Amino acid sequence: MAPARNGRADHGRNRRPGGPRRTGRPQDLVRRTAFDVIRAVESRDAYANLLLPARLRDRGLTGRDAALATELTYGTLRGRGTYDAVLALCSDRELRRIDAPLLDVLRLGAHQILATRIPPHAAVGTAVELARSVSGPGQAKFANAVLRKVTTRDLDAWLAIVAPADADVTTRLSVAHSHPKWIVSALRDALGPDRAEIDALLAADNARPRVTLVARPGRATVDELRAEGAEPSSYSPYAALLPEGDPAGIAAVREGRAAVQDEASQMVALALAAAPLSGPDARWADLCAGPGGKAGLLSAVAAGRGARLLAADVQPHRAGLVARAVDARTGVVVADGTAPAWRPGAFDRVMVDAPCTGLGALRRRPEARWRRGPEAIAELGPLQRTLLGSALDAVRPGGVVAYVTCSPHLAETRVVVDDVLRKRAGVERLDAPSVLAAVAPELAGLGEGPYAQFWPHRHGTDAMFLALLRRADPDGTD
Ligand SMILES: C[S@@+](CC[C@H](N)C(=O)[O-])C[C@H]1O[C@@H](n2cnc3c(N)ncnc32)[C@H](O)[C@@H]1O
Repeated sequence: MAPARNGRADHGRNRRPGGPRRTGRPQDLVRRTAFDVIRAVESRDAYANLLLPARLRDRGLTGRDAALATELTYGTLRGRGTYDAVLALCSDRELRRIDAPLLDVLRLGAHQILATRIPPHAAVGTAVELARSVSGPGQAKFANAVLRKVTTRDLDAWLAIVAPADADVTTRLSVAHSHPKWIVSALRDALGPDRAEIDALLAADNARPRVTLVARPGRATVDELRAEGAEPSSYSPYAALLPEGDPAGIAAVREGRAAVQDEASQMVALALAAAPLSGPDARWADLCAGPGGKAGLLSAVAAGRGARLLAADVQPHRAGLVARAVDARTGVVVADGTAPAWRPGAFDRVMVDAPCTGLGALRRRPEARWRRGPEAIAELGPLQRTLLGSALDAVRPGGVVAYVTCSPHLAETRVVVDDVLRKRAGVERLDAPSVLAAVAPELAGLGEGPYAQFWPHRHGTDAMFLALLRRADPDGTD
C-alpha cells in the first residue's frame, strides 16, 4: 500500500550544529526547504530532482538534514493523491477552496503524520508554524484543526475509509497508491489482469529506486566500482548497485568513465548491440540520444567492436550532454531525427529511444504522475511513429532498429510499432526477450515476445519497453 511507509525521519535528531532550531519554529529549515521545492513543483512546473539538490546546497543542508528534506519532499509529492483524499475528509472546506500554498503545507503535514516516524504532535506543530509563516495566523488555526483530525487514525485506517475494498478497482488502487486513475488504467492494461501484480507495481512506483551504475566498457570496470563500495547487480554485465552515498564520490563517475544508469536502460542498449544481423556492422546511430545514457554505453561497446556511433538529439543542450557521455570517436550532432541529415540505409544498428510520457520512471520523478494527463499520449504518438519510421529508413536492409520507451503504456509501445509496421513491408520483429536473455540468461518475466517489457516490481528497474526490428535483406542469408 502507498504512500510508502519507509520514512526513517526522526525530527529530534536533525539539528545542524550552530544552525537554526528545527522544531516548531518558522525557521525550520528542513521543512521549509521541502515546502519550497513542493511549491515550486506545483506552481511553476519545477523538477524536484533538479531543484532540491540546489536548495539543499544553498541552505547548507547536508547528511541527516538533507536526507530528511529529501524524504519529505519526495514522499509528499508521491503521496499527494492519498493525502488529498484524507485531507478532504478532515477539512470543512473543499480542497479546491484552500489556497494552494496552504494545501501544500497540509500535504506535507499529512505525509509526516501518516508515513514517517515523526511523532504526530511534532508533525502538526511544525506544519502549523509553517502555515502561519506562509498564510498567516487564521490559516494556521485551520491547519491545526485539519491536521489534528488526520492524527486520529493511522494510514491503514484511513485507507479503509478512502479506498474501501468494495470500491471500483481502479478508484481504490488510484487512492491507495496515489496514482491518477488514467495511469492505473493504463498500467493495468499493459500488465494484465493479475490483481496482486498491479498492487505490487504501484507499490514499487512509490518506493525509492536503488542507484545503479554503469561501468562503460573499455573505460571502467565493475570491479573498479565494487572496490569503491558498489555491489554486484543482476543483469547487465556492466552494472553495479550503489547501496549508499553520492555517486559523484566515485572516481570513475566523476571522470565520465562510469555513470548512473538504470539497469533496463543498459539492457536495451546491449540488446541492440547483440541483435543478430548479417553483413557489415560498423555504423551505429542513436537518433534520440540526449542526455546520453544509452549513447554512452553504445559508444563504448561500439569502440570495443571496431564500430562507430553517431549520436543525435534535436535539442542543442541535450546534444551537449551527450558529448560528455561518449568517447572522442563518437560523432555528436544536433539533428531532427524526423528530417534526417544522413542518407537512407546509412547505418547497421539504430537506437530510437523515443520521447514518451515517462510512465516507466515514476519512481525517479515523484511529481511526474501529476504533471500530464492522458492527452500526452495522443500528443506524442505522431512523433513516436515518425521517429520509428525514420529509424527504419536510416538502417540498411539487414540492419536492426531498437524502438525503446521508458513507458509501458500500450499506446506508446506495441501500438506504435504495430501501426508503423502495418504500413511498411519487409520488416521482421526479432524476439526481444530471447536477445535480452542471451545477454543476461537469468532475465525472465519480460513477456511472451516479440516485444520485451521490464517492470519495477519484477526486475527492480524502470518499466522500459523494447522492440527489435530487422529490415529484410533481399541479398542476405538470414
Ligand atoms: C527519452 S529521451 C532519450 C534518452 C536517451 N536515449 C538516454 O538514454 O539518455 C528522448 C530524447 O529525444 C529527443 N528528441 C525529441 N524529439 C526529437 C527529434 N525530432 N529528433 C531527435 N531527437 C528528438 C529529446 O530531446 C530527448 O533528449
